[in-house]
Amino acid sequence: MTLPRIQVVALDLDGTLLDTLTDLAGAANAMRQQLGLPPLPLERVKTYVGDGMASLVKRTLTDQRDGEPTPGLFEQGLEGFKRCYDQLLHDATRAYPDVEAGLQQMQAAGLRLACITNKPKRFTEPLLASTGLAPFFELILSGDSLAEKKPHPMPLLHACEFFKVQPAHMAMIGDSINDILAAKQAGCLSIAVPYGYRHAGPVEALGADHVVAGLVEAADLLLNMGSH
Ligand SMILES: O=C(O)COP(=O)(O)O
Ligand SMILES: [Mg+2]
Repeated sequence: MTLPRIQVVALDLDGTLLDTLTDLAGAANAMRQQLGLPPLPLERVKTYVGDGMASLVKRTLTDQRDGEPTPGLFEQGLEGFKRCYDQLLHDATRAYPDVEAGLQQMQAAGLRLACITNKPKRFTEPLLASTGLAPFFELILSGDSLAEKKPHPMPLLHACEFFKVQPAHMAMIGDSINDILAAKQAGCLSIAVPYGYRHAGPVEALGADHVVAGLVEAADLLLNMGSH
């Protein structure tokens, strides 16, 4: 029997499954307000998302991509951000169009699904539950589930072990360079979506194996890839 080329699909959360930007920016700006800082525009915060919570807090505290707040300010910011995001988590966050339909098509075709995000567990799990997406995923790996997060290949390799597949039989779908780098370093197929929170450049510059408009197109692509 020939195996289908892709058996497992790993999906990124922020900017791929869910549009979380308004609530992330709301929490970052509430944190800034508590510290006497003026709000940042949404478009700016968008360029700061993707490397996990600690990095988002450092960037939104300093309004610099490589900014390093003092340890005291960082600690205050982190506590403030967590408290505010706990409150705002579900307010404006929605699944992107095509997400549910695409996941349904993948699942109906026998593909097994994982969610691999850099977002901390305390936010990932309630969001997947409230948006109704949790039941699609056999495995959910957050930014703090393992010792390393994307762009490190560790979470993807962990998923391959969990599903007992070779990396070549897993695809990673994401919106940012971290998803594509993690996929390449793990030896998985990489698929990029053009919406979401890339910090710079066109989607083609990510260097993914494929670019799709959304998850329905991703499902079509994977289901048409056929067998070895
Ligand atoms: O929390 C983040 O930095 C973004 O997480 P993501 O990996 O789901 O895009
Ligand atoms: Mg993302």
